Amino acid sequence: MNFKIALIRGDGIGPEVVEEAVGVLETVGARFGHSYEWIDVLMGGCAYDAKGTPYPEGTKEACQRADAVLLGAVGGPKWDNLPPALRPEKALLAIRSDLGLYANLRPAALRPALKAACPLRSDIADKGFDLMLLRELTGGIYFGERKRYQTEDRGEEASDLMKYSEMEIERIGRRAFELARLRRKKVVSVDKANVLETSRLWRAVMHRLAAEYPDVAYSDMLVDNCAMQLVRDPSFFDVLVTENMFGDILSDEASMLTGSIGLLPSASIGDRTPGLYEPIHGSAPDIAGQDKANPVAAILSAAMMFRYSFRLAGEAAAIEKAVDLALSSGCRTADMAGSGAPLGTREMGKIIRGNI
Ligand SMILES: NC(=O)c1ccc[n+]([C@@H]2O[C@H](COP(=O)([O-])OP(=O)(O)OC[C@H]3O[C@@H](n4cnc5c(N)ncnc54)[C@H](O)[C@@H]3O)[C@@H](O)[C@H]2O)c1
Ligand SMILES: CC(C)[C@H](C(=O)O)[C@@H](O)C(=O)O
Ligand SMILES: [Mg+2]
Repeated sequence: MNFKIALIRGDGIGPEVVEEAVGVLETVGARFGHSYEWIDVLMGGCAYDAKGTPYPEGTKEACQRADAVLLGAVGGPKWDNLPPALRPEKALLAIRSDLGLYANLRPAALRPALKAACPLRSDIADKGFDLMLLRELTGGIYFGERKRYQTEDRGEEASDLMKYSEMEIERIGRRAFELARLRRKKVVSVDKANVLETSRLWRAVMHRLAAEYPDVAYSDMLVDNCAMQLVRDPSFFDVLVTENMFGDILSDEASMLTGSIGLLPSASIGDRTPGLYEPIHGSAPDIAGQDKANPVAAILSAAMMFRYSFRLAGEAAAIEKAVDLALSSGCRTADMAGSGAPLGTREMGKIIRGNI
C-alpha cells in the first residue's frame, strides 16, 4: 500500500527522533511492501522563525490530506517569552483541536528487558505492568477561556476556565470501554470529584456508560490517590481514562516507571480525521542536537500509526519486536544507560532498523 504521511519534525530533539522513526517506517515498507509519500509540514518554534507564526497557513490542510501525521516535539526556551498566541505549544493544541483528536492513547508498559530499569520495588517490577492511559485531548482547562487582569486591591489576577460537556465526556468514555474490551476489561476513571464540578459531571457520565458495558469492571479513583497508586503498583491498572491535564501529568509519571520518558509513544485519534502520532516527551532542549535523544518513543509512535490508522497489526508488532530485541541485547541510549556506555540516537535507530 502507499501511505501519505505528514511529518511535523518540530523543535529541539523533534527532528532527530522523527528521522529515526522515518527510517524505521521505510524499513518496514521495504519488508512488507509499502511505500510512502512524505509531506514535510512546518509547525512550532521553527515555523515561527521561518514564517512569524508557529501554525502557518496550510499546516492544518496538509495534515488533513494525509493518511496520518507523525510529530516530533515543539517548543523550547527560545520561544518561551513570546505572547501566548505565538507560542509553539499553542500550535500543538490548535492542530489537536482542528483535527478533532479528542482521544489520546498513551500506553505505558514495562518492556521485559527493562525490569532492572524500573524504579519500583523489585517484587512489583517483577510482576510487570501494561496499562493504557487514555487522555481526553481537546477539552478541559487546556481549551477554556484564559484571563489576566489588574484588580484594585489584590494586584494582578489570572484565571483558566475548566469546562467539559456531557458530549465530550461520553465520547472519550466510550473509547475507554471499547479499548478495555480489547484488553483486560477493566476501566479506572480518574477525576477530582470531591472538589471539581467538571469531575462530578465526568463521574456521572462514566457511571451511565459503565451500566452499558457490564462485561467491563469499572471503578473511580481520585487523581491524587491515582498518582500514588501508580507508583505503588501500576499492574493494578488496565485502561485508565482521565481528563486532559490530569492525563498530561499522570502520563509523564507513568513513563518513568517504564525506565525513561524517552520510551513512551502516543496516538491521538478522532472520529474521521487522520491520526497524529507523537512521543509523549517534549523537545528536550538540554540534549538537543547532540545525538543523545532516545528515539524509541518516536519509533513506537510509528508502530501505533500502523496499528490504529492503517490497521496493520503485523507491521506494528514487527516494530515493537525490533525495539524489544535491541533492548534485550543491551542497547541503551544515555537516558537508560546508567553507568554503561550509551548509544547515540542514530546508532539506536540503526540497530532497530536492522532488527526488522
Ligand atoms: N508534544 C510536544 O511537542 C511537547 C511535549 C512536552 C513538552 N514540550 C515542550 O518541550 C519543551 C521542553 O519541555 P520539558 O523540558 O518540560 O520536557 P521534555 O520532555 O522535553 O524533557 C524533560 C526531560 O526529559 C528528557 N527527555 C525527554 N525526551 C527524551 C528523549 N527522547 N530521550 C532522552 N531524554 C529525554 C530531557 O532531556 C529532559 O531532561 C517545552 O517547551 C515544552 O513545552 C513539547
Ligand atoms: C507541550 C504541551 C502543550 C503538551 C501537553 O500538555 O499536552 C505536552 O506536555 C504533551 O504531553 O503532549
Ligand atoms: Mg506532557
